[in-house]
Amino acid sequence: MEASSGGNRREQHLLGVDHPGDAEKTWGQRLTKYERARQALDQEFEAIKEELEALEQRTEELEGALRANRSKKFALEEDDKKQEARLFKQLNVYGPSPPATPHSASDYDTAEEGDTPTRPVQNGHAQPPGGLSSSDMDSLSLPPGLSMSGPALHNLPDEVIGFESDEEPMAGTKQQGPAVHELQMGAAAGSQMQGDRMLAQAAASGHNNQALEHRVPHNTWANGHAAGADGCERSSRPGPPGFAPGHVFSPEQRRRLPGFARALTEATSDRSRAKSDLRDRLNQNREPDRAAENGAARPQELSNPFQQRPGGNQDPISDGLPGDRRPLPRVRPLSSATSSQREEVDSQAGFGPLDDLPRPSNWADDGEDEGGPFGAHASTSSRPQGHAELEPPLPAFSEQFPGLALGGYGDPASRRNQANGHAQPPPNLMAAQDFPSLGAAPAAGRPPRTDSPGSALVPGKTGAWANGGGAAIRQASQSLLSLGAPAQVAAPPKPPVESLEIQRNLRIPGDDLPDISRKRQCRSKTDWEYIERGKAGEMRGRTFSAPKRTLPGKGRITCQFGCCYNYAIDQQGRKPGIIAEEVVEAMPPELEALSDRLVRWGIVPRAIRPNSAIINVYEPGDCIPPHIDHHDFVRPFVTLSLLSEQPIMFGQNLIPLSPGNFGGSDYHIRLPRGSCLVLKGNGADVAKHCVPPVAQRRMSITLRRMADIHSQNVQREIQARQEAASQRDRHRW
Ligand SMILES: O=C(O)CCC(=O)C(=O)O
Ligand SMILES: [Fe+2]
Repeated sequence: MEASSGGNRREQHLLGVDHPGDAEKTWGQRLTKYERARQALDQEFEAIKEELEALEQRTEELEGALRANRSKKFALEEDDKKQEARLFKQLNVYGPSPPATPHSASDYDTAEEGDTPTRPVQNGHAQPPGGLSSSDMDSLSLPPGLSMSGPALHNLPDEVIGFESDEEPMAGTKQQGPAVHELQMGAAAGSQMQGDRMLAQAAASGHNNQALEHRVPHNTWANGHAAGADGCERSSRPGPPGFAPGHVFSPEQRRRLPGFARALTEATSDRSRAKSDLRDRLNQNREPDRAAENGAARPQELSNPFQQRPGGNQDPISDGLPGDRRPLPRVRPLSSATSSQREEVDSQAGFGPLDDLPRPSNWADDGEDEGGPFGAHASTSSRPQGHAELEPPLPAFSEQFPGLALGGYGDPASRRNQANGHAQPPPNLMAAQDFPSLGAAPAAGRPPRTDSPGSALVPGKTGAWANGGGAAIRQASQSLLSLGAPAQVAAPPKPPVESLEIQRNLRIPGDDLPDISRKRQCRSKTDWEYIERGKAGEMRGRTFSAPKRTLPGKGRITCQFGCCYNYAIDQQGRKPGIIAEEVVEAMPPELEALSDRLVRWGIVPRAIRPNSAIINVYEPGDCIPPHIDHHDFVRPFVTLSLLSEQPIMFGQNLIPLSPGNFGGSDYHIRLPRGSCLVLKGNGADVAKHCVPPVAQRRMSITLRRMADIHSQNVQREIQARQEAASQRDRHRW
């Protein structure tokens, strides 16, 4: 035997057999082994299939039951609401609003006392309360302590919105009304907000001053990934299926094996494909449980009568409509680009197609404009007790902003002084030369009104302003914006945000970014890096959530910083509101800076400096359904609108009617790019709000302060996690 053949012995050795002749036996054994493995795989395959079928059946049953329960719940809730509305009508109050405590002027941070044009917006100005039309106002008396203040709109400049008027519109979007926007900022017809806008121009333009510089190292979120990569690298060569890695075959084995190995490989990979298909399907069915396990909320699950969302979407507010059955969303642009421009001019002019809607002057300084649709009644009944009346006269607007020769028109100081009974200087009306590019005054149209400050400036509907003339309007507004520049300058420089900000002591300490760099940042066409990271799955917990694109018009992308919250009771029975134990990413530096700016500019009081944010990214057709922001967030809170101008609807009885279609709106306002909406009082607590499906991509940043108890809880959770992490690190070393 020994002498039989060296080659055979080597082969025997390689095959791991001691005796010649055993080789065949070994092959037989191996075949049996593979056959057994194949049978085991078959069995596993069958078992998974059965499990899947059982699960599918159970899911169907549960979904049926859930749908039935939701319909019942919805019907009950509707009854409740009707009952409640009846009661409130009888009581002649608007609803169970917590008494709004108006903030006093001293609550607001000002760069220089008496030099904060934004302040009046906060001082309890009358707004049409949510759910009520202007005609209701006469018949209702306000219970003491119930503020009527509603949305206030601050217009912020293009720098904040990543878009310059001379820039190419984004692919697939219509460039909408930049000229009008600038007109608002500059001429601010009908609004007391010039000061705000000029200041906000400077304030807001820096909000993203670190946007491109701030780079969190990628390894922050890289845990998990590292382990996987490690594992792969350690196994050197995979070897054929069933053999140890690195196994070397003899020539004879090689000759005999290929056919078998190929067949085996094919069989194995077929099976593993089938298995992983099955697993995927199984996981899809299991996702709700998993979502509950890892804390993902399934908002609207209980309160939503129709919703059927297999994917466990984490959208904090969903629209309450059936995902799978919804038709393509009806995108209802309220106006086209040009007509929007026209309407904007018309509505600011005080007559025109939107005359029956609140005009910017009403959103912003509301009660002080007696000519406005909500008139004196709103003004007097809603002014917080002993507040505006006691304020000293402010310097005239032209003194505050030399070069902006607006005189009495739209001047917050003059308007407030007048409202407070102080002597009112005659309006220093603008002449045609203030608007060199507009040409002659409109020849036709209604005669200018003379009953409200600045009305003589208002051209008729058919005049040059109303004619779409974007360039003209832009130039006119630029001429207004150029500080100290002579009115006749043909192409005035862009507003010197940087110097204005420095001059007014409104720069955040340490912010030395020049205008030019800021503008460069704004031109970036890529998504904000946090959104990109969210998409890449690099954000902690529920920071990022995206709707299933297979469900058209469903929700929107959201990014929650500082805290996250449930809109409805989740699977773990956690109530709506802030979920402290679900730690999300901290507020990024640029949003901290934006919060600072809001305080510095007097848009929110220092005591209410926002410490959380939600960013909503709406693709065309996306929407946010009717809701009231949870009271875990204190009032006022602020929403900055970016990328495109879209409407927001308000109403006490707003409801989803059909997919992406919301009814019961008392009024809507348009949110221009760069505008800053402040919600408080009834605007925040009584009226619901919603953004119907958007016509163009839009992004909003809502900044809110958590109620103290919640920020403490969130803080505690963060600390606990940090301590646990440092414990782990200690043990590792
Ligand atoms: O996008 C908006 O303007 C509204 C956002 C909003 O209402 C919210 O996040 O609560
Ligand atoms: Fe909201």
